[in-house]
Amino acid sequence: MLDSYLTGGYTMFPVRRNESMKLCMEVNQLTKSFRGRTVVDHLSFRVKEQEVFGLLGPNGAGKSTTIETVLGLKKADSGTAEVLGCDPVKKRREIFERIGVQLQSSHYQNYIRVGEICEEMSVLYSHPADYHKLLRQFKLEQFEKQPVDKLSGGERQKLSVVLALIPNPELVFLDELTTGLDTEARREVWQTLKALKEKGTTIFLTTHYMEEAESLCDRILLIKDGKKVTQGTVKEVVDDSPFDNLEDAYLWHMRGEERA
Ligand SMILES: Nc1ncnc2c1ncn2[C@@H]1O[C@H](COP(=O)(O)OP(=O)(O)OP(=O)(O)O)[C@@H](O)[C@H]1O
Repeated sequence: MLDSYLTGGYTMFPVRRNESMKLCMEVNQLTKSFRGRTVVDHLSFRVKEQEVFGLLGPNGAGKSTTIETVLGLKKADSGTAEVLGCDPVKKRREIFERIGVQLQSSHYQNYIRVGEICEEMSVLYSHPADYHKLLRQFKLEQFEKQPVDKLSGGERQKLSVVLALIPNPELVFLDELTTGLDTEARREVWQTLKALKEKGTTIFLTTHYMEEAESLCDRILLIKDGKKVTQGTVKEVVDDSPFDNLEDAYLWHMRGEERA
């Protein structure tokens, strides 16, 4: 784990590299149902250390449920998940120290201020990042004394990413991280994530923005109704379709059964 974190600007992360590119996450045949309806269906994938891995799929495809089930926040019906070499259910405390999680369904205590929630988060970890620097990085420093419930939707979204980075994680899960952000803020978040990747952080993200996947992801996995549709690099997924851009290729892959 690194002692220092952001030192200001996007290019000043200390570099943590492991050339061997070990596996960071391995998911095998993961299955989860709600009231008899299977929403994650025998899903298998691997995420390598230091890569940005994108999980893409339409609304209701099972992306958030996949993250929550991998982390043991929801109990899998069957299948296995290994995160940073551990079973995330059995080694909850150890994993907790090493990952950051930003979920769509983040709820905050009433009236809590931005600085207070960052402080609360920081004390949970042995080697937290400096949240003041993170707030500056995400252009939220002027809101430190402001109640979270008075932030705009986009500001809250950026705060949720800041909170996910406070653990100084080796692996960070970001669920629709830029939904609700304006174009400039989205680009700034991308820059920050690229710098995190350079530092050696593994990033697992979900997104509905194809431009985001193209800009950030080393590899993507497309799912529909909880099942794998295809996976590969953006180029591989595009080349495997009749199109030359990810948006059209994505729609083409998603229509697979209709085409057959
Ligand atoms: N606790 C629950 N009880 C019942 N159904 C649920 C529950 N949680 C999720 N679902 C259902 O499971 C399906 C997958 O939901 P999930 O949130 O994983 O999709 P998603 O791919 O993240 O969607 P989106 O892109 O819209 O966020 C949806 O149809 C949803 O309604």
